Amino acid sequence: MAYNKEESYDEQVTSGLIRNYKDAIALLGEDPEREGLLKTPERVAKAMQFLTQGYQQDAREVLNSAKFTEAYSEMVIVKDIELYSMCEHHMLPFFGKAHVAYIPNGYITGLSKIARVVDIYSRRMQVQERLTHQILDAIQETLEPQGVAVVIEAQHLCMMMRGVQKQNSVTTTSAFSGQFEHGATRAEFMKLISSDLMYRR
Ligand SMILES: Nc1nc2c(ncn2[C@@H]2O[C@H](COP(=O)(O)OP(=O)(O)OP(=O)(O)O)[C@@H](O)[C@H]2O)c(=O)[nH]1
Ligand SMILES: [Zn+2]
Repeated sequence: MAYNKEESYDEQVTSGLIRNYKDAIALLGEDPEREGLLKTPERVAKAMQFLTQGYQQDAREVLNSAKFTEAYSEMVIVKDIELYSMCEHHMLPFFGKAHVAYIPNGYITGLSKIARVVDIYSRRMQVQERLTHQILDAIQETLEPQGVAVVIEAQHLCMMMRGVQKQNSVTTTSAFSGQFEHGATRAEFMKLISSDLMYRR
């Protein structure tokens, strides 16, 4: 297990990463022994374990830990959840917002747990499409609601600081289940989040 909780790092994983990042720094033409870089391999080793801690966390367990019986059956929307992930192709960040909704069917969950689920799947090597579906599936399978909707808007540094170098493109992905597969419910959700979309439609 690499990273399990705040400031808790596996020694073996950390020392392996330190060795490799030291090599990487030298291969990139820098001197890993100069003063400013002496602790850099360790810092990067810890940062990368933090950014991939999602592999050690179980989204379904988190949702079940705050699953409450409740008769409420209107749409629950948690919008504007900030998101930081890492593209699996370049290991560069992509970041933006997630908007998540569900229509309960006997159970609700703690609102913070929705944001935690976003973090758990974001803190992995990802593509935006899979991230969107994983959030939807975890909520659908644990709360068994009448439907789930997930919209993610993100900017990818691999498209901004390298490669095609487009600074203003925003990628939107979405996934819908149950009631949200029907036009009227989906339209209501899109209307309710529209003021928060990075790109207004
Ligand atoms: N579908 C999808 N593609 C992504 C995501 N993040 C990065 N990519 C893309 O993954 C692709 C990888 O393509 P390759 O041609 O193998 O990589 P590359 O030569 O570095 O591509 P360029 O970025 O165009 O220079 C690129 O088009 C990236 O823009 C994502 O979340 N979803
Ligand atoms: Zn990329």
